[in-house]
Amino acid sequence: MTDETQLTQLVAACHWIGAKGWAPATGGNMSLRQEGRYCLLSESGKDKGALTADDFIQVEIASNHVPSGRKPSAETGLHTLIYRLYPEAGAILHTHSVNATVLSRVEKRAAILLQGYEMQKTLREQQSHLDTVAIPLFDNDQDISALAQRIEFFASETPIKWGFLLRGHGLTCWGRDVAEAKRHLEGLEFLFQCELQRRQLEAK
Ligand SMILES: CSCCC(=O)C(=O)COP(=O)(O)O
Ligand SMILES: [Zn+2]
Repeated sequence: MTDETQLTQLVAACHWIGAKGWAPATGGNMSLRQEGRYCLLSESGKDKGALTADDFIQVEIASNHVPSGRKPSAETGLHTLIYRLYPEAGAILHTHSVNATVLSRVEKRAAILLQGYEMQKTLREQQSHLDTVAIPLFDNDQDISALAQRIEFFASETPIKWGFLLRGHGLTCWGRDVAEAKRHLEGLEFLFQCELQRRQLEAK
């Protein structure tokens, strides 16, 4: 699929995310790997539910250099880290849903463990509800390079397969293309909502 088709799909995915309420105000950021050494990242500070193709800015994956001098996402360093770590990653979606934000605060451990849900099979290579899916959970940080370094250190020991949560902040997930990143996002959001409700009901 060409970069242009993928960008059209990414813009449509951003509108879908906005309609779901998963990128309120200016929250969230989205990107696409281009052929070669660049990616396209959403512009910082925009309403991500109303982006157009012109709101995506080219960034060099190795250096975070922005040839145009425009201002891509404040979280550019997390996107480029993922593209460097995982050559198969073709698109990244970062969202601020209520469920991801609340669950990431309620959970005190360093991962959300999901088990027993058929919808785990929305995640690439998952084939059974009997397996345990671990979504890593990192403490949030306003220093994105420090946060990227922590994530890179974790990933050097434990590969991250679909995405991670930032505590009190949101979800970052990816796929080989926009369609797969979108499926992972929708699957994880469903699983987070189930997990929150299960915990609430079982606590009573
Ligand atoms: C009120 S959103 C705070 C920044 C953030 O977490 C985010 O996802 C959006 O930042 P960007 O620079 O990509 O607009
Ligand atoms: Zn964010």
